Amino acid sequence: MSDSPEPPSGRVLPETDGTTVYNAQCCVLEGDRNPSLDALEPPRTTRNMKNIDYTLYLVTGRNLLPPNKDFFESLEESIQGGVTIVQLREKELDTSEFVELAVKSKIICDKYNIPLLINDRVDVALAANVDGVHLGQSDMAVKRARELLPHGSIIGLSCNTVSHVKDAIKQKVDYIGIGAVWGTQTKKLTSPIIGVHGVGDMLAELEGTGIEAVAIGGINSINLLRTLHGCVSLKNRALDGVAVVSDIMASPDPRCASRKLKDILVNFQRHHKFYCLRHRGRSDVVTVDSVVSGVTQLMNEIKNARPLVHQITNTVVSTQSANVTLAVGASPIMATEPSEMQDLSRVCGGLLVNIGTMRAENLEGMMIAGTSANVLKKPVIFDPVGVGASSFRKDCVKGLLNKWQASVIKGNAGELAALAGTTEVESKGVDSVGSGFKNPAEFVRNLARRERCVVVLTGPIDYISDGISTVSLDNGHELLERITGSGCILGSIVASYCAASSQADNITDNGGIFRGDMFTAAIAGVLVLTIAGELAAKRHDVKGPGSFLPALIDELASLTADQVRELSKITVKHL
Ligand SMILES: Cc1ncc(COP(=O)(O)OP(=O)(O)O)c(N)n1
Ligand SMILES: Cc1ncsc1CCOP(=O)(O)O
Repeated sequence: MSDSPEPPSGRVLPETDGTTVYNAQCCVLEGDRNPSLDALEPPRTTRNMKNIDYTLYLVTGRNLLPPNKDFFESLEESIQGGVTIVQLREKELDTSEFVELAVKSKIICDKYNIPLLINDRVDVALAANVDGVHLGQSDMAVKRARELLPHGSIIGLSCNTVSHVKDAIKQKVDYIGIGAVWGTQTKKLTSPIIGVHGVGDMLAELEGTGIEAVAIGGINSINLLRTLHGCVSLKNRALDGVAVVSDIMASPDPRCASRKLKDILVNFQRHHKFYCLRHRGRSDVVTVDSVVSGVTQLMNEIKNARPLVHQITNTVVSTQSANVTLAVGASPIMATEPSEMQDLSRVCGGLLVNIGTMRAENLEGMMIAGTSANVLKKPVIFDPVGVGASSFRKDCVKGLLNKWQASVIKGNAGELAALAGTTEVESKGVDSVGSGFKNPAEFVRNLARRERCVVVLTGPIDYISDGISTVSLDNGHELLERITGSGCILGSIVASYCAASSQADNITDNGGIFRGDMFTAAIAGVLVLTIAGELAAKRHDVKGPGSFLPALIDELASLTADQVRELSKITVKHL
């Protein structure tokens, strides 16, 4: 056995009646619980299992242990590393072996006040007197399990669909296990991988119920933050924890593996709480002055930082994209080879992914580049050019956005409508058709909430939202529409400012998925391009689109913070 007991700090709250309550660190928002539902189930305590901490949920699998690693040693070390709840999932054991394993595991879990559950087997849970069971859709009915188990036992249910969640609510389970969120080698899956968006939709059903939720399936220290950030409902209902098998069980050092996961979880929970406070307008109020001040500061910072910006862009605009990147003070590297993506992630300040002339063979590089950027908390700017034009593009965009988290998504009305799955605005090729959205500010705000990133909607008036604050910008000139790829070069400029903001952010770990202020950076990109466009169009050497492009690059290079302060037309939208 390993070190002396070291119960994780703040874990146990002794109750006045002598029972033990497990300390919850969940992310349910105030007002999220529905008091009338809570009142339906008075505590029938033999066990007092309220307030369970689902943050890091270990699901065992002894077949995954490294050679010579003892199961109980692994269990105890993983608890010392930060596991908050354990489920024994041992498919190969016969009943008496399973009961024996459960009894011995309970001694370890009790030492640290960690709840212990049994997968599938209510009989084993009863025999070993553990804290509850986890049931699958085809296991014993929840109602029957409740009748058999002591009052107050924990019952969790696996859910793969929204209708499973609705059913779980009716059955008044304590928590649900949503999965598989990613692909996994640990279990042969019988239902499709859910993905982060699917998990978000399922979490939305839980709002106000008091039922907790963990995600399971392929979660590891590399994709954990992406999982947490992506698995959030439109009203900000986040996961209460994650369930992990192989990343802990297969590790020769489960204490370290759990600690790595736990640190990410705890930091995210802190960050998410702050995000929710902003959401309620309690801090960080956006005003025209605060926007202008943030933008002008970034214009200075980019000149010092000179961030390297990795761009996977289309063949039509590659040269002019590299030129505008240089003009605003950043440095471009245009590269598509999958095998160099990870190296580039390390040296670059940010990544632009533009699908304008995408081919199937480009997908792998885009997947790797975005994933590596996420791991390193570097910004990913996504330009889904012409996504409405073909099912190939739609599938690519869906696959990419499921794989990694974008920090900014930029597009015209037709592109963003196609991405959001609405027919309110149609597109023709890469262009938008018609007069746009009835309520563009609300549209960008909602899309930003759904995609969990900043969204830039380009058009005669540009709209930008991070899901909390929304601004419209009324700068620009019609000549910008008469050169090819003005939208694409905007992507490069936004990526440059995002990279600068990320590099300037010296907080080591804010718990979020990106460093830097992506909202201000996106606004900076749009303002700088559109104001430079206005200045270029006024020049007497500009006779039309041909002479406009070089003049635009010159104006981008010489644009000052004072010009932006003087010429910007910003409106903060109160939605
Ligand atoms: C926390 C958690 N969530 C889901 C599952 C999967 O359970 P189930 O659907 O019963 O599949 P098996 O685990 O029995 O293969 C789980 N075990 N834990
Ligand atoms: C039990 C289970 N249910 C859905 S996925 C899964 C296995 C998860 O294992 P891992 O964390 O190793 O991917």
